[in-house]
Amino acid sequence: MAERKVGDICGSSASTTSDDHPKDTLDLKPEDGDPESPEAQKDQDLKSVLVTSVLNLEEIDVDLYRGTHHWVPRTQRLFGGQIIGQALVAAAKSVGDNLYAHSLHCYFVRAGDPKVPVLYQVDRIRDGRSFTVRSVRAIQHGQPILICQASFQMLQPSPLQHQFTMPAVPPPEDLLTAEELIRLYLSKPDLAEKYKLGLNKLLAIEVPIEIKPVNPPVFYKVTASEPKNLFWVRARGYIGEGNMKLHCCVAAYVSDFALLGTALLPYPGYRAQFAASLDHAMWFHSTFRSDEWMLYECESPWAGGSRGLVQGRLWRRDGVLAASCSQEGVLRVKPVTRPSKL
Ligand SMILES: CC(=O)CC(=O)SCCNC(=O)CCNC(=O)[C@H](O)C(C)(C)COP(=O)(O)OP(=O)(O)OC[C@H]1O[C@@H](n2cnc3c(N)ncnc32)[C@H](O)[C@@H]1OP(=O)(O)O
Repeated sequence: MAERKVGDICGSSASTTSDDHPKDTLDLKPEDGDPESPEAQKDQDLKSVLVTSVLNLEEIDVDLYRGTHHWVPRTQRLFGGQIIGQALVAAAKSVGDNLYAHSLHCYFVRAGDPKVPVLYQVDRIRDGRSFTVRSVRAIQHGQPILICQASFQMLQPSPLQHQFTMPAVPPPEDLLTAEELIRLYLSKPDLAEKYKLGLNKLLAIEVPIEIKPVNPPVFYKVTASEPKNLFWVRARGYIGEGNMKLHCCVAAYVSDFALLGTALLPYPGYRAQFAASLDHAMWFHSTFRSDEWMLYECESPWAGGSRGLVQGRLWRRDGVLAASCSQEGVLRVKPVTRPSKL
């Protein structure tokens, strides 16, 4: 069994040792086996959401795919992470299994319309000896909403390997999920009625991602903090070993969730009037499982000119850096008006 050193670029299998030769395509169908088995049932639980719907594109023609939506933010703009994840799925479809997603760069050029599907047009830019590049346009109403370039590399180990050290934080088992925190706040007898509606709306959102904030916010008691945030994150449900490209697509979906908000943390006196991701870049460093808890370390080194720059690092529980991302977003804010105490 070929031992894959940690730190290899996203490979064809999510395990760190693998000598299998999985199929050439981005296989999203549940693995073969007994469909009634507990494993297959667990498998179906997630694949009915992120894998069999959001990241399972319909092939319309060669290099042309169609994606649908599962969850749409209250802004009624398509969630950027969905468009990135679907674009990477489309790009990966024409890339052999001996090549691994190592980076993507994209611009969000128009808001996505949740009322119509998204078409993904893939352009096979170059198939090099080690690197293969695909360009993808996400299209709605005949216009691009996202332009994305993704690069894939053949496995090429190297003696040059280093990474930062993962922050020391409590394990996810010691923390509450976002839903559990909201229920805890809703259980407070002195919670004002006006807050209950907002918290119940948050509870009703069916985001296919589980989150455990390391430093949970005290709802509605906003205080200024450094533009840094840490939370444990994983895709809801079960994906399994599967194809590493699939885990990269799920990580791309996850990476855009709650990232831009990091830039707002130092400004409790303001709320976003218009906030949207402008671009998003991502680098995949090592094998990982997007359906297992990973630590998402977010920070914003800069904000200005109605924009904020945010960066994220996704860490495996064993301290290996799995992926990094950077994003700039437009942030138009207005002062928070609080009822006077007089
Ligand atoms: C935070 C998340 O939720 C993360 C996400 O997933 S966001 C989803 C992914 N990202 C996107 O959808 C962004 C897609 N890109 C775009 O929509 C456009 O490129 C863009 C809006 C960013 C810029 O386009 P543009 O034509 O230059 O628009 P712009 O002049 O900036 O105006 C954009 C909006 O800001 C408003 N606006 C402009 N100036 C403003 C100001 N000074 N104060 C407040 N609002 C202002 C405009 O009224 C407009 O609002 P509507 O769309 O409701 O009309």
